[in-house]
Amino acid sequence: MQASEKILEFKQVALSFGETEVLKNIDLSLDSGQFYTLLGPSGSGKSTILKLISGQLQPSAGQVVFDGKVINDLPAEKRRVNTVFQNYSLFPNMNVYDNVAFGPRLKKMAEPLIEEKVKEMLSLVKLSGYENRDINELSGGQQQRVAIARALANDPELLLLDEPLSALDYKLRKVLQTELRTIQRRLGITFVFVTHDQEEALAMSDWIFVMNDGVIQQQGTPEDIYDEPVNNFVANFIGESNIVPGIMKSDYLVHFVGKDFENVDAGMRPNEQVEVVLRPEDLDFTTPEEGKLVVTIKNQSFRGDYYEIMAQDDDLNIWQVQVTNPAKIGERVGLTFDPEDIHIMRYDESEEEFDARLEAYEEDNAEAAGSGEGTHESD
Ligand SMILES: Nc1ncnc2c1ncn2[C@@H]1O[C@H](COP(=O)(O)OP(=O)(O)OP(=O)(O)O)[C@@H](O)[C@H]1O
Repeated sequence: MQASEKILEFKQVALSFGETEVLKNIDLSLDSGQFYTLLGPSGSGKSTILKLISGQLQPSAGQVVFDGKVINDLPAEKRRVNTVFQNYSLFPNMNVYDNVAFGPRLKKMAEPLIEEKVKEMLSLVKLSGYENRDINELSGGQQQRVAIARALANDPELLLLDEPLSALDYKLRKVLQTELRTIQRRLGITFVFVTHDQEEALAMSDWIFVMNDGVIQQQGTPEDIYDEPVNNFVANFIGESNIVPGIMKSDYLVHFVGKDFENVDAGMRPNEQVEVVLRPEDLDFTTPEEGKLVVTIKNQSFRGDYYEIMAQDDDLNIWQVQVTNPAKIGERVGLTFDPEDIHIMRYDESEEEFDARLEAYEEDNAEAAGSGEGTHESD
């Protein structure tokens, strides 16, 4: 199969359990040879999508298309799809070799070929020489490597990975993230990886589907999703964001924090209510005279390679700022940014809703500012 061919599509796929609609009109299109991630909070429907791909579940409506054929009713064992789970799901009474050889044996592959396959797979996951080990002699990370080898030994066209790294500690997770990506590139098969960890999704994926409430909120490259979130949910879920209400003065002029800024990429209509997103790393401090607005430093935490600072403007908006130098609690400073880093999102709501939200937002900010005071460790 060529790298750019479509391997899997969902066409208006929906799934309900009784009255509960868990997936709503999902459209997906996966090319062969890519690393895809389904990213979203718990309960957003990520595992359900995997189960529809693997054949554990059938859609209530719509079509699941694999290699150009509708496979809604194709039994799981007839699909060239394997899944790696968070809890490894290995056979504890078999050694490493027998676990990896399980699939090829079911397919009645000749034993010398199986031996070759197991050797190749164990080498791929860096477990050569572990053939005779019992599963319970292995660490969590090693067990997950065996689970990956066992899944890949079936020669799947699609490998599904359901939060495979969530049970591992932070350092090991990072190592396995890189290794999984290397394995995927080397084998050239399509991976569909599920996580609720945005950092993991950004680091690993060619393409991300951000999910919430059974709906794909946004899809795109990691850069697209981070730089151009389409709505409040995505902007908040992916990284940290400062989101403030604004209004378009014209199609290229946005008004917020009491000033007008040029933003030619916004593609919005004059007078349209919008939300303005500024990432904490795009903000900086300067003198009050030079600042685009004046803020008071309320709180700061040291994060290793940067300081995370909470500052409040005179309208009680809280701004999260990432800078390399510490600030002084209580000091009034200027807050500045490059207008090019302003990102604008459409806000679909009535004027009353907008006003009510604005009011609630200001109250929240006032509360947050109140609770943030005095919690700073060092001036
Ligand atoms: N068999 C079932 N019967 C009823 N509801 C279910 C069933 N399976 C899943 N759900 C519901 O479907 C929704 C989506 O579940 P799903 O497991 O796909 O979410 P998820 O995004 O993978 O979350 P998590 O990371 O917690 O697994 C949840 O609200 C869940 O309670």
